[in-house]
Amino acid sequence: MSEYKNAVDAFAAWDVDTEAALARLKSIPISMHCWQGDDVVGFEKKSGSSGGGIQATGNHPGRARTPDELRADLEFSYSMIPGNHRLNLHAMYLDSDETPDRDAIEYKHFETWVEWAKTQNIGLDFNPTFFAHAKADDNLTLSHPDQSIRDFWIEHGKRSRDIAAQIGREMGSACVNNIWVPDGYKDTPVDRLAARKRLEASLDAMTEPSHDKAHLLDAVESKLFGIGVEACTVGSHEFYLGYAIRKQMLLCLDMGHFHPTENIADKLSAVSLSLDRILLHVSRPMRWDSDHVILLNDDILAVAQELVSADMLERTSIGLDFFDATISRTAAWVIGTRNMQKALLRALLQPLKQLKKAEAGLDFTSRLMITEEMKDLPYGAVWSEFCNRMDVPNGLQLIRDLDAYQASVTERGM
Ligand SMILES: C[C@H](O)[C@H](O)[C@@H](O)C(=O)CO
Ligand SMILES: [Mn+2]
Repeated sequence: MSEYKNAVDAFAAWDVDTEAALARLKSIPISMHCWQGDDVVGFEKKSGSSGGGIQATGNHPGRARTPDELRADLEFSYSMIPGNHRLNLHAMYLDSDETPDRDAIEYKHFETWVEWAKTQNIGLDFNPTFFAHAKADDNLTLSHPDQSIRDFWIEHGKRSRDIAAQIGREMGSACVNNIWVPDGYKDTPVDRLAARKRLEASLDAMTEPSHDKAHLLDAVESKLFGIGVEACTVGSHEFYLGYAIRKQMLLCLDMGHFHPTENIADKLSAVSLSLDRILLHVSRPMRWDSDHVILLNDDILAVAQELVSADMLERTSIGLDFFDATISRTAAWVIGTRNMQKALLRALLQPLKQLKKAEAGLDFTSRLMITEEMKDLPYGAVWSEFCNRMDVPNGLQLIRDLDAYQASVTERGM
């Protein structure tokens, strides 16, 4: 009997249907972030670090330096990941001979991405880029006290929304446009309210033009702190939770943007009561928002279990946000994205009816016994079957393929 057949029986004994889990998993797109491929540098034909309190560290060879290299790396990575997924583009990844400033970007600067995405059968998401720019050097953008700086960024945000809406229209799939600004203060501010009122007014101006939700879904991303903005982040969790609810936007929960002992898994059901849709930035903070490649660890499993248990998969956009320049960029994408899928698969293979019944009956002993016994079930065999059916490698073959591709890009250097 095949390993998968054994697994089917093992899960069936717990009243879990592996075929239903595989069918569901196949339908869940993960939005892979373009910025893992080049260490958050972008293609604006200027040098400089990311700024905004985020930084990729490391000097492993093979970083993509052009849109063509990035697309080649993405094509390879998607071919190692089962299913059909999405690409999350940042505005600074424009593909054009022109060099528009951020307040002058247009859809045409991203058209090659759209044409390419169509050929790859992947969806597209978008982000305005409010960092790595001289007008963001004060770590203040939409909340800057200087109206002319705010206006510059408002224009960037408006144009990004227009571009995202056109991308969504072209692709026939709503484009999530996620707004994250680095705004904050290194030392304790005396007038937090003024800064937050400015951010609110700028966001209002930026998002005032309405777009069809079939094409554009606006999201806002909060943060606890960043390097250089330790004392106060203007767009805190409370700020954006309220804003997203008031404006019926998506709230983006980034796993690295909370206190280290908080897990966003606990927040999902809570915010789901007030929001139609949620965006995740699945990440792995180590001591701070370090954006390590995600592992198949308890934090990710808890998020996946909540999405399934609270029936939130349909109204959650799953995006990734990590970047590690000490390892192969393509391996990072592949390992991280597959880990998210593996977590979802495990969550889909839970005997939820039994677990919920035990909990509702205050039978916490059974709940604990079931969750612990389930850990011994053959998840690996179900995952291997999924990879086989989707025609992607697994195990040693995956490692060989990742190594071979990395070897082919090593001559690019850093
Ligand atoms: C590049 C992304 O926009 C960025 O990582 C943002 O999502 C974030 O999480 C900043 O800490
Ligand atoms: Mn993020």
